[in-house]
Amino acid sequence: MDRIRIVGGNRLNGTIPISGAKNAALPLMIASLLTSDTLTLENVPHLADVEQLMRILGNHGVDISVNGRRERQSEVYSRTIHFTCRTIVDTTAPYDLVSKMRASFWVIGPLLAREGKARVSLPGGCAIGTRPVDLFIESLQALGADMEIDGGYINATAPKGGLVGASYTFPKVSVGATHVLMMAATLARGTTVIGNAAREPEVVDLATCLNSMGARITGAGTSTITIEGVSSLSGARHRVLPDRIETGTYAMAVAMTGGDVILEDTDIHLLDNAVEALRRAGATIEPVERGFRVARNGNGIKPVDVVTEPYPGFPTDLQAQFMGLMTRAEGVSHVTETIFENRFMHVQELARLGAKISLSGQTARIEGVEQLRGAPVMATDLRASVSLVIAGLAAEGETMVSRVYHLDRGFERLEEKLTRCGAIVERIRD
Ligand SMILES: CC(=O)N[C@H]1[C@@H](OP(=O)(O)OP(=O)(O)OC[C@H]2O[C@@H](n3ccc(=O)[nH]c3=O)[C@H](O)[C@@H]2O)O[C@H](CO)[C@@H](O)[C@@H]1O
Ligand SMILES: C=C(OP(=O)(O)O)C(=O)O
Repeated sequence: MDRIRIVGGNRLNGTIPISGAKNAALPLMIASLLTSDTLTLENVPHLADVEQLMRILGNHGVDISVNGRRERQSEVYSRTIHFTCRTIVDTTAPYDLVSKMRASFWVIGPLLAREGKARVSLPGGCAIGTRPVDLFIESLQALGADMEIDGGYINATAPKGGLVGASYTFPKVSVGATHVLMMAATLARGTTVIGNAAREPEVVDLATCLNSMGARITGAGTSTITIEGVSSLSGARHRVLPDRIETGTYAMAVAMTGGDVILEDTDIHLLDNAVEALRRAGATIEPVERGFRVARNGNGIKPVDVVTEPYPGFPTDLQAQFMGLMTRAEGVSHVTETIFENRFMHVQELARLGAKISLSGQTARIEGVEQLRGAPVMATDLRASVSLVIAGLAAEGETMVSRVYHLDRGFERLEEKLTRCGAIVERIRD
């Protein structure tokens, strides 16, 4: 198992190219199951989750061809990938494939819409809470599907004649269930109106791509999405939007170490709320062509309280990283997690580096310390792992992060991107 070795203390200066968003690429790839034509996706990040989803889609009959290319001088390994699913050869998504990542469960929507049936193992993903699937079950039932749990699998069956459009309001905002219901409704008979839909940019990206494939979706990005069902979808070419979580993560790393970095190929407006929190923490952030500049020079880190919320609120996927930053703030801050009930696994690992954090229910109280000190730490989930990297970059001495496979799920070439800005970060292959 690989480890990441960090020697802290260097400021970050330079340019960091931002990759395509994992959380947009995954549902977009799954949308290829909805058509027998080719869906071409550009700017697909090279990540473990993308590779795993390719295996899952291959099992359903998707033919996949990858064009690798180096883009401009930034040398980001961005890929264009073609997905063609002439026929669905298997409507079962087995446990050994689906248990590794949450998003793989989302194939249930397209399989059901196109083939009228799906047998999909209950999902895995980051261990950050119980992560039930009741909203998927309820919302697909609203389109007329019969949903039954059997031996760790969901057996979904569409009514004779296929899914039927309906109005359904989610009792709670769910990104994944919004993706799935939207995809399923594109091929349903009649109109579907989704209430209390997730408004995340990745939902908008999926809707934009589906519309290029011939779907009729309006309202994505608001709480009400309307989908007029069509009889079939065609192929399309679509560029995956920039990864706002990767963007925010590097912005927090720069705020942590100090320095001056251009985050390139990204969009500041994808993370307005987090940018505001960073500014209050003392970072200077200003838009530049094709991205934005983040700097902290001279001044210390101010304590800032944040509460995670569905988009456009402060993202739960940046909570751990922001807590990492706050460990060195000049005072006390609070971080409240409202999306997942168990997303504080990084607290005990940050403590190994000398952070002073106490938990009370869903709120962490962070008392900033003047100096963190390097230590061996363990990655526990994707975003928790990168919070340890952020802390390690500012800690005195060596930090060794183990279980790096968590990081590889969501951060493309992390050590390379940081090293080019002056950090001492290396991967140790065991
Ligand atoms: C691959 C991907 O895009 N993952 C993101 C997605 O996960 P994911 O789509 O799994 O997250 P959801 O938005 O569905 O989860 C939000 C909340 O709803 C709950 N819930 C969800 C479904 C359900 O059927 N019942 C239920 O109770 C969850 O347990 C959680 O408490 O959005 C999360 C919230 O922004 C992010 O942290 C994840 O990075
Ligand atoms: C929690 C995440 O991923 P997943 O939903 O796949 O577990 C994440 O991307 O931070």
